[in-house]
Amino acid sequence: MAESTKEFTYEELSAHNTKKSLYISILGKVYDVSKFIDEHPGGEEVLLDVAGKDATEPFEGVGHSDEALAILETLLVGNMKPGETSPKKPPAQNYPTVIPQPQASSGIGSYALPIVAIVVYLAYRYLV
Ligand code: HEM
Repeated sequence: MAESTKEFTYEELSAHNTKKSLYISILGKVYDVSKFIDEHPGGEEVLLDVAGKDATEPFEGVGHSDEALAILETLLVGNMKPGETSPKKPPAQNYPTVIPQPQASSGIGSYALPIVAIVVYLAYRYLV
């Protein structure tokens, strides 16, 4: 079964978006649902909705049974290429992580307390 080790890009996956050739990806694996679509107890509409796309969330959201998972395994045709990011989620490197740094204290604010303390101390020494 050389086909089951084929690696798909999202571009390749999205080419299979018709009822005749319908691939979906779930948890990084790619399934050919074309032959199963007419038998799907949840109907064909939901599968057409995710044709050529990542269907992990809708598939898991339904809480499919072990039987469904067993069927799924028989439809396996390959894996998503490692590092392929769903078009829904833009690549992380487009969004450099900005870690807010604690602002260095500036101005009189950070000195106010010691100054007040010294003034109070001197006043106390001077007056008492
Ligand atoms: C190749 C992928 C899929 C397989 C093999 C599959 C298989 C099944 C099976 C066997 C059932 C009967 C209940 C069960 O055993 O859990 C079912 C029900 C259902 N499926 Fe899927 N499913 C797939 C993908 C999806 C997707 C992507 C959706 C999208 C929302 C979906 C929606 C549903 C719904 C709504 C039901 C409930 C139908 C009902 O009980 O009225 N399924 N599916």
